[in-house]
Amino acid sequence: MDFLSQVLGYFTSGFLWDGAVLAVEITACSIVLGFILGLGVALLRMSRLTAVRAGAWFYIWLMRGTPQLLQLVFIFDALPAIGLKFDSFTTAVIAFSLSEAAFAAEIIRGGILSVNPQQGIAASSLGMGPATTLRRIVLPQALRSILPALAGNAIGMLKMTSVASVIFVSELTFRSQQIVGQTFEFFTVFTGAAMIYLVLTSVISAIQAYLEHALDPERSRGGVKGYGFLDKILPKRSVATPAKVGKSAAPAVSAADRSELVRKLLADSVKPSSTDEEPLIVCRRLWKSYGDRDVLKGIGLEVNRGEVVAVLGPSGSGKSTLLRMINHLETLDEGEITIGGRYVGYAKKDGKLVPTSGRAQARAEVGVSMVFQNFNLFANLTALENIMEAPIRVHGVPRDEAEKMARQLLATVGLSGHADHLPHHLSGGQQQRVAIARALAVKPRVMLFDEPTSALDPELVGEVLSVMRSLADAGMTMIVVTHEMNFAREVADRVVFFDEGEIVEQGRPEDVLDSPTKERTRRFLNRLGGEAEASEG
Ligand SMILES: Nc1ncnc2c1ncn2[C@@H]1O[C@H](COP(=O)(O)OP(=O)(O)OP(=O)(O)O)[C@@H](O)[C@H]1O
Repeated sequence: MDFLSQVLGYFTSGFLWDGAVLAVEITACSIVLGFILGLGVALLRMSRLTAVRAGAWFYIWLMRGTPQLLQLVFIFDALPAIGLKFDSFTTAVIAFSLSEAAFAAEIIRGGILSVNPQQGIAASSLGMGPATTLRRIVLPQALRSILPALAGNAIGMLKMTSVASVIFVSELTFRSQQIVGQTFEFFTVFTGAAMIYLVLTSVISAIQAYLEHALDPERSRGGVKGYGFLDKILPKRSVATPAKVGKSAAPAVSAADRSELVRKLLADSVKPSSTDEEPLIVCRRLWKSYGDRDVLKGIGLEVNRGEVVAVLGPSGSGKSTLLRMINHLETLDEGEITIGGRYVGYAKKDGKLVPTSGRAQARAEVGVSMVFQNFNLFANLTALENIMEAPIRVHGVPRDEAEKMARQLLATVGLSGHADHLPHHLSGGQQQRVAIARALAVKPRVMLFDEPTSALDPELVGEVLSVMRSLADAGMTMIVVTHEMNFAREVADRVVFFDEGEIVEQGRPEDVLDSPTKERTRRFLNRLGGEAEASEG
């Protein structure tokens, strides 16, 4: 009993708790500063420039490879030598932050690498710059895997603050040793101190649980089972739980109404301009190689305003590469591309094209949007938020206005009832329709579709094609890489057949598809026809 009351006495000792507060202050400051610095180091570590990458790697190697105690005393002695005089507390925070930055950098880098790179490509295609993409799309997704490791670091650091006693920081362990030095009651004093540490580390674990839950995109108005009281204290967010998600609803508006809606929404972007008769997209002598392989070999292609061009060709012939180059998701080796007379991501200097910075902004300004084979919806945002993101972040549209337009677009693609659903709670067809609505939200003049139905089950293909038909009816300029022969026949104004990085033949759909003039086209169409028959059989 005597032992317990003594332990309790030390556990509640103001002297020890003052030391604990100091340890918490050092930890909190160092974790925050270390995270900010670590984020910078992680980004440098992923730089394209070898020297920058090497510098970041060296810093991490140095800080992780040397003892914390050594770093602390080194900085304590080194700072005054270069004329910087700080108190012990500040010195400890600087030393712990610098060390934490090295560990945090690798944790953050791991988190960023765990996010599907296609998320960044989709953001970029909507005109979002690298900083916006990192802040809004990549980090929120990465944070969920970063958090547990960072919390582990915070707990480790709280305990490591005891080494700060060497530079005369009077924290918890230092104070308990002082008491033991006077009373020799090491058992009860250290037990009381250990209990204080346990309370503090438990608080860190609780903060970790809170943040993990706050960052959970599944968190719904009704709460997700398993978090108990946290749901009561967190701000509510409206997201559908899996149970509430119904099956793919048929588009609620008729095709004609939909074309009309699209026409209205895009009035500014698709309105034919009487003053400009030039083709909207002009590609001249495009060359692209990956290593020794020439993927595009001198492509020339012009697309007029309001024209729908279907690009057909065998796998690996360079169709997707061409689309990615048109909106500069990929760099050109030779040749040039203009959209509405402008280069995207390039400027002409002394007759040569040189890549420019701010290409995301350029993409937004010329009005080119892309829809991907694998949808690439932002996994941390609901369907509605996916559509609102680029208008708000890139084009500065006020939130209310962006939401109104996003809801109209969702209605246009027949998904009004799915506004609050996260992408993985939608079928493939629904995801692709949201992706089309998202691409339309930036009011593009040109839509690029990269095999938009290839990843879909056959029964979901129709709903996506029907939305694309409405866009074509509304006068949207479109380049569609597709294997859907019927779509190409019925909707496209022109079919371009691609093989081995070259345009083999092009013309009206009925000419190219029914009476191809080139042997390569005939072979491809026969093979495609055979595959279609086999899958029907
Ligand atoms: N980033 C890259 N690095 C190296 N090779 C690449 C890269 N992107 C594409 N390729 C290669 O370039 C060639 C053309 O690819 P691309 O995706 O443009 O073909 P595709 O006609 O769209 O094929 P699919 O219909 O299968 O998508 C392929 O051989 C591919 O492996």
